[in-house]
Amino acid sequence: MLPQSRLHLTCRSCQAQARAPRSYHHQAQTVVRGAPSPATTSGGVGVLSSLAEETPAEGQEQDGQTQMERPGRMLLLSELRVRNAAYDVSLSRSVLTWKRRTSSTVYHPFRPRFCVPSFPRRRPDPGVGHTVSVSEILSVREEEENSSRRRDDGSWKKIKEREGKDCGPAFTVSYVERSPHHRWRCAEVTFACPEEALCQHWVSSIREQLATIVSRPKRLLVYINPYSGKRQGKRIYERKVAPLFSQAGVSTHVIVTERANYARDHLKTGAELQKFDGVVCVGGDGMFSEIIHGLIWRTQIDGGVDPNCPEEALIPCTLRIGIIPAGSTDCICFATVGTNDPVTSALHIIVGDSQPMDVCSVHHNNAFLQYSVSLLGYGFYGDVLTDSEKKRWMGPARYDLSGVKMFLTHHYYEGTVSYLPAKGIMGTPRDAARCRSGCVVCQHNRQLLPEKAEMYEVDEASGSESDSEWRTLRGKFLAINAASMSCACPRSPKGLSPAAHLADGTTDLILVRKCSRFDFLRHLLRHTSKDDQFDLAFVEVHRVRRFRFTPRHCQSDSDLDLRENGKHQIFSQICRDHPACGCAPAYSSWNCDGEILNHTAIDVRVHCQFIQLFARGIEEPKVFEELPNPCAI
Ligand SMILES: CCCCCCCCCCCCC/C=C/[C@@H](O)[C@H](COP(=O)(O)O)NC(C)=O
Ligand SMILES: Nc1ncnc2c1ncn2[C@@H]1O[C@H](COP(=O)(O)OP(=O)(O)O)[C@@H](O)[C@H]1O
Ligand SMILES: [Ca+2]
Repeated sequence: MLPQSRLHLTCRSCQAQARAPRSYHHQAQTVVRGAPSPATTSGGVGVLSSLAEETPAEGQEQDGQTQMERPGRMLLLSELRVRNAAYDVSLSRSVLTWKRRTSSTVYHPFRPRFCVPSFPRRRPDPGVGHTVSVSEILSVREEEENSSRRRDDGSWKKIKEREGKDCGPAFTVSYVERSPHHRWRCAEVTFACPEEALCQHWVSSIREQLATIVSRPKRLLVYINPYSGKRQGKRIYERKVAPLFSQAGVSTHVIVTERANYARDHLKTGAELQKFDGVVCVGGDGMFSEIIHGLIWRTQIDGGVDPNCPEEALIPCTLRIGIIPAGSTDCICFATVGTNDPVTSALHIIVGDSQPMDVCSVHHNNAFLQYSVSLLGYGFYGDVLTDSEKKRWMGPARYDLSGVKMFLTHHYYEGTVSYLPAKGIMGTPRDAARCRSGCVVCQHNRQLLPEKAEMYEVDEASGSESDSEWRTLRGKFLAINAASMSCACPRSPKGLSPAAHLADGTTDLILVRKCSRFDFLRHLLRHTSKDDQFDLAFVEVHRVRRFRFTPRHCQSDSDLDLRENGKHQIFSQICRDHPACGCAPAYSSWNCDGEILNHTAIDVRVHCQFIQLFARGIEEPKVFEELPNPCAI
């Protein structure tokens, strides 16, 4: 904490004036308690290196503690060199800034080095300067003289050579740099210092600031599914993610899964979760589903709650989950980060982002089946998943092939849908506004929840679930989809329900009634265009807290599921495999975040903000374009 770094201020303006440039007038020497006293002279190279904090103006003497806790207050100010050009570099609690000295006549455009070479760089205006939020600094290291570092192209390069022959002591700061399409990259800037003590002081001060960010994980439990997507999970982790974790000082315990449900079972029973600050999964939506099942289960057991009992109030999971995308759809990563890029996800984990997320619990006849965070789809998406599982060897392309096939089969399914509309909330599924980082709709609707939840629970306890609140629809449906988030993914960048919210305690129930193939195609194609996919006569969408579905052929209480009804399953399979067959199957199956459910009659309820991710939601471009830039003021 920064009380240790309390600075004792001694105005030395009169001494400094003689050799300091005008801009340094009235700066104060700073001494960090417990740290070596830094040199404050330029070392005769025409560079003033001062460790400075603004002296409070006379008559404005304030309580020192209060001053230090102000986020914008400067902790250090020095003139350092970047690529042999002089920069004014300052550190406050919230930002690190460096600005090219305007007095310089030689033009050396500053170019940060990037860890990933393919990123298209914008050349910053050297007169404006550069500002990096301390919360987005990944690490700082002191460069050893004559040390070598690996270049992006894999070759080795001497630091001295890079910095120029008289670089002297130097330190390098790695930080988050935003690039197009919500991608983050690790950028680096090296500051050459006139003296070793000053260099060490900068390094320790930045480290001190980083240590105050308690939300950053230090130890992570990592599960890798080696068979996800294009089977690149291990490689992606080792090449792109592990080096970043190690650079940022994050320790990991890595487990490569040996079978399906290995990670889930390990989390349920074996994992020593108290040793970790978060769980990371390397894989697709199916792998993420395993992780949440393991974690939710474990949280209930550790908290003395029966996870199978539908009447129990479940305990939310506080251990954050990170997703390194390596799967086929990567919808959960895409909708929470804005891209399915492993480096971006790793950086969100390192900086310790948090994003709460809704979770749906799915029950059949009061018995727990599964949790879902993205899509629960019956009909089209259920059939696509069932068909694509047989083509897993094809990798992500299996969904395209099965999608076309299921579009051509054009099966519809009869059944009854009942739902409990989310009343009194902010937002509708037809809004133009989107769920974005710091979403006010999610915050507002979360606050509404306790009294609403209570109301429904009272109704449930009385056995008659407020019939007036429930609405029921019967019909023939091509698709019944519940999207608890937008379900945006590379296949559909705006998603199944573009205005759905990550953490508002609701799910968007989308009903696509029987229509012609042409009309269904119009609906599907609108997922990929700007047109509203709900603005069609045969499509309706409702924002709900809870819903039930019962297929027509099992509307009695003794619901027959697909696996029990062997005879029916055989006919369904024949019909699926032979689209020319005129006989429509009675049942589809539920696609629950990419897993097929065993039952078709289900009862779904949303648990608001039930899990936490290492993400921050999708950032609007203006969030970073409008970052305060004290250099420019
Ligand atoms: C004929 C034109 C069709 C265009 C339709 C575009 C809509 C695509 C929307 C896909 C929404 C997917 C929601 C996410 C589901 C994932 O949980 C699941 C499993 O993903 P995983 O394999 O674990 O990465 N993937 C699928 C396709 O069901
Ligand atoms: N070692 C393993 N061998 C086989 N299957 C696995 C293994 N680890 C996890 N799985 C399962 O693989 C399935 C697909 O995983 P996922 O990561 O979602 O990849 P994809 O996005 O390609 O579907 C999940 O159902 C998961 O339970
Ligand atoms: Ca939601």
